[in-house]
Amino acid sequence: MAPSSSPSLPADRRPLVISGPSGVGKGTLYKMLFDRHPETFALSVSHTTRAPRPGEADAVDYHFVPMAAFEDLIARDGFVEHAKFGGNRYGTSKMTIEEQGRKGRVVVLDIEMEGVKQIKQSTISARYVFVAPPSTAALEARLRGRGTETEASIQKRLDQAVNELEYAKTPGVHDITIVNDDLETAYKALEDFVYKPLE
Ligand SMILES: Nc1ncnc2c1ncn2[C@@H]1O[C@H](COP(=O)(O)OP(=O)(O)OP(=O)(O)O)[C@@H](O)[C@H]1O
Repeated sequence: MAPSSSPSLPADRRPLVISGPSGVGKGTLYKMLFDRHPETFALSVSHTTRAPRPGEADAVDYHFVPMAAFEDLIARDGFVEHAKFGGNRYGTSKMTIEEQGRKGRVVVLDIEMEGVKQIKQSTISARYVFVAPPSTAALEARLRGRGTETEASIQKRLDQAVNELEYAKTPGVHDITIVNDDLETAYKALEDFVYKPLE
């Protein structure tokens, strides 16, 4: 097992694609990985056409770009995945993944189901982690407990969770499914997967 406080690169350096329903605890889990293995991982910063929210910084939270620039990048095949939500575009650029990989870190992508499908069709070789809730009731409780969503947004996320969970049943889509019930147990499963020796 890798020591918990020094840089410790996994044997398998491919990007990690982490997906799962909103509120399941993806962010909580990969932040633990970043905290316990400093200077080892880099979260992929997405591009978006939406305006920054107060406190958000360009190139940290997102690469904020105008619609024309985003569409130009699509035309030049610059994205590994992109999607449109509520009139705004979001995507992960190939350059972002390459730049972060060049820094010698393992790139972590936090993306939703449509993005996962697109990356699987791309030339990017990645590892796929699905985080599942112990139950729909627990997922709902987490979304409410986080206190970041309106009632309408909670409902939308729960509806989408049904699709995400259905897709995740497709054989071979993910390399591992982690049920995030007890947080430390789920974290251990993630860390063991990330650090397992090359096959
Ligand atoms: N194992 C767990 N048990 C109980 N609560 C948890 C657990 N894991 C995470 N949570 C809590 O659930 C809430 C949602 O977690 P988090 O924000 O990490 O989800 P997410 O999957 O990253 O969501 P989104 O896709 O919307 O960003 C947070 O309040 C977090 O503290």
